[in-house]
Amino acid sequence: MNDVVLITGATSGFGRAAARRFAKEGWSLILAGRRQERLQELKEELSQVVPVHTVALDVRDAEAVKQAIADLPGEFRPIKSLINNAGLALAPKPSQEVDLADWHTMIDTNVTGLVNVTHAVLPSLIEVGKGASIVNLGSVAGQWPYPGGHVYGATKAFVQQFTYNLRCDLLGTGVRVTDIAPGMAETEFTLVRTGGDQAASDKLYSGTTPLEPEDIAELIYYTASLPAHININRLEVMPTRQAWSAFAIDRD
Ligand SMILES: NC(=O)C1=CN([C@@H]2O[C@H](COP(=O)(O)OP(=O)(O)OC[C@H]3O[C@@H](n4cnc5c(N)ncnc54)[C@H](OP(=O)(O)O)[C@@H]3O)[C@@H](O)[C@H]2O)C=CC1
Ligand SMILES: O=CCS(=O)(=O)O
Repeated sequence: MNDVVLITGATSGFGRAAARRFAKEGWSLILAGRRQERLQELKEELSQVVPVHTVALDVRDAEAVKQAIADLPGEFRPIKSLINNAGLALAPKPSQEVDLADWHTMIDTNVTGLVNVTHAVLPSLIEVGKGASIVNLGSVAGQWPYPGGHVYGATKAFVQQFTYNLRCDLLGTGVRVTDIAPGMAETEFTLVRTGGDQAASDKLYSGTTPLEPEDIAELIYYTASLPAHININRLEVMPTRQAWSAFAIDRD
């Protein structure tokens, strides 16, 4: 029987690249995201290689998440690896100019959504035990503050601490938990963050060498496929051409 991985946010970026990476190694795929057509396209591509089950799902909806896991065909149980990847940033401007709704959307998706999926999948992961894993997509923004990072960075700080606390509770079950915290990577992330401003997205990534979705997919697969006795707690990764900046000073 194939190992089974559930990837949230599989319709784009890291999630889609991870789906292709796991398929290459013969894992059965459960792919989730809101955009049904994208899921269908990916299913057509990857079901040539491995069994694929798609679920059009909004991770913010706890009941829908629970039902989707309860409705999984037998072939897609138990889940050995959960890739908690669905997430987004919004409103890259000062906190005092942000719509409250954008803060709520980030919290509902990056925190509540991740928690919803984790809670629904935990029994399956524990059933697998040794070798099972949860890979959470955090961000450098969870550790390092920057202007316009406000609630996005705070949600990713939550992801890091939730990862560590899960590790404590899952000790003895064999289930591993990892926070992968990337820096700048070229996906649809900035398009979403800027409310669909393609020029702003292109500008951010131009003239430098950002991480690519396949780079992160490789690290996700690596983390989930390590020997069962190894748990990477946190993996922070940046492009070579990105680093931190100096403290900002307000002067007279
Ligand atoms: N790109 C970057 O620079 C970095 C990204 N990250 C994190 O990596 C993760 C993936 O981002 P990335 O691939 O770059 O971005 P993309 O925008 O390319 O992909 C985001 C994915 O999340 C899904 N998603 C968003 N909201 C929901 C929701 N409510 N329910 C279900 N799925 C949802 C989207 O699917 P759909 O719209 O179809 O629902 C999409 O598949 C995110 O958690 C992000 O915060 C971390 C560090 C750096
Ligand atoms: O999480 C995304 C990377 S960054 O925009 O915060 O650097």
